[in-house]
Amino acid sequence: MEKLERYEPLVEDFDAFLDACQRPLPSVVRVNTIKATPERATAALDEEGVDWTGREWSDTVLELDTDSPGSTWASYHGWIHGQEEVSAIPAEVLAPEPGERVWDACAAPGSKTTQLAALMDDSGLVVANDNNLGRLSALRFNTERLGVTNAAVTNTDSRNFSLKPFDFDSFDKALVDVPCSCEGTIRKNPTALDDWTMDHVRSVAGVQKGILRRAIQATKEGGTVVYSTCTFAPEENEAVLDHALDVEDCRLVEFDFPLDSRPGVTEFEGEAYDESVRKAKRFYPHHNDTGGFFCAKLEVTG
Ligand SMILES: C[S@@+](CC[C@H](N)C(=O)[O-])C[C@H]1O[C@@H](n2cnc3c(N)ncnc32)[C@H](O)[C@@H]1O
Repeated sequence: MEKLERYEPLVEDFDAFLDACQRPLPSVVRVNTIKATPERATAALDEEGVDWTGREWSDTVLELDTDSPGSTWASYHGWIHGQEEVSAIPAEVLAPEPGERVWDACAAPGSKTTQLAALMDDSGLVVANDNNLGRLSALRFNTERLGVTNAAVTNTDSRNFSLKPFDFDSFDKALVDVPCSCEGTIRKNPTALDDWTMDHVRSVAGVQKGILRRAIQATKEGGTVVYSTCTFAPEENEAVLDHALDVEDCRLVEFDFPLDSRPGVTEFEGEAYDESVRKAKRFYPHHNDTGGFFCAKLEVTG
């Protein structure tokens, strides 16, 4: 936990934050509306004797009273998909419409790709890219199991992603759920911080900046880009947004989300960030009994 001590100046109720980081995560799933209604999925769970509780903010997010939601019949049928509560935030914020063209720049293993497809009624196009071929097999498995037919899978470095193979020259929207130092996943994976170093934070921040820039360039003027991480480090969050605001045509946009959150921070360890990064949201484990998460919404302005 000492690696999280650097966030004490940012987090109110720091002791409660550290306590929450040491508790196991609730077992949460998303109902896959491509194959089932929430009523159908919950009836199947009832039949199987798996207790579930709904969430006020979404009728597709359920907490299950089992540690292995993937072993339920509902999961086997593709009616539910194990997905942490905060992981469902970015696709909801991007809010893709049926028929749109969406780029999922860091897509594997596909939790958010399949959620985007469901929000789009499995119409239009989701281009799901990841540079890790091994992780793309998990994405293919998930898209198939969940009945997604509107996704095209590509395997390249998103920093150099080319639109040449496509018959259009920009996306309507892009989701940028970047690789990160994963500090916010400590509840799911207690060893998540074992290999944490400041050097890794700095190097992954360079990759994040490149991917976010390419997503802004590949999205039409007026289009939306959502940037997310599962980490607390401002170097990977607000600093990445600050860089994009400097070098690309974009602005941050306010958004509402019905979970308790804190605004993005404008200063950390002597670095100052653009005031508008306050429009981003930080989700801390002790506020909603979730993992840690960061989410920002940008509009492409040029
Ligand atoms: C946080 S995970 C994405 C999780 C995924 N969005 C989901 O909801 O299932 C980040 C992903 O970025 C991929 N990645 C890392 N560097 C990349 C790059 N330069 N270009 C494209 N993908 C990259 C990793 O392989 C990893 O699968």
